[in-house]
Amino acid sequence: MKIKAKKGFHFDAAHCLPGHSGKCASMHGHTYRLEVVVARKDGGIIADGSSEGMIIDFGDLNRIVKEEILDKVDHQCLNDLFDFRTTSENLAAHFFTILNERLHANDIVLERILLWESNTSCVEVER
Ligand SMILES: Nc1nc2c(c(=O)[nH]1)N=C([C@H](O)[C@H](O)COP(=O)(O)OP(=O)(O)OP(=O)(O)O)CN2
Ligand SMILES: [Zn+2]
Repeated sequence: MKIKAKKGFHFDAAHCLPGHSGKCASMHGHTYRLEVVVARKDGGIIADGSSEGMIIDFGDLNRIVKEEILDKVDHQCLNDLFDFRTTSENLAAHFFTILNERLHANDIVLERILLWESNTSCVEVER
């Protein structure tokens, strides 16, 4: 058995896709939903202490995602922050890399993230 935990987050941001043949070339905004799926390196759960029975305390996961991603992108223009084209694919891959490094140091494996640009459009990055 391998057990995983998932937590969802939101942030609001503006962006545009220069050179896009459709409406996305113009500046516009999204309320992005970010979903983060994690497991422990040993595939199990913490055996004792304050976090007994947990993969990671959701409060700790919340703090890490906030520090590493949300505080940097919420209510920002993504094109001002990143030198890559701000597609959901590029954003999700970038967020995966950042979060993976931080969680790895805490004995956590980042299994998957999903970045929802709208209610109908989502990109998934798996390890
Ligand atoms: N593969 C991708 N396609 C598109 C991206 C992207 O990041 N990856 N981005 C855009 C634009 O940012 C646009 O804002 C989103 O387009 P779309 O999903 O078509 O937005 P709508 O709200 O109009 O879609 P509905 O079908 O009405 O939900 C474009 N493509
Ligand atoms: Zn967009």
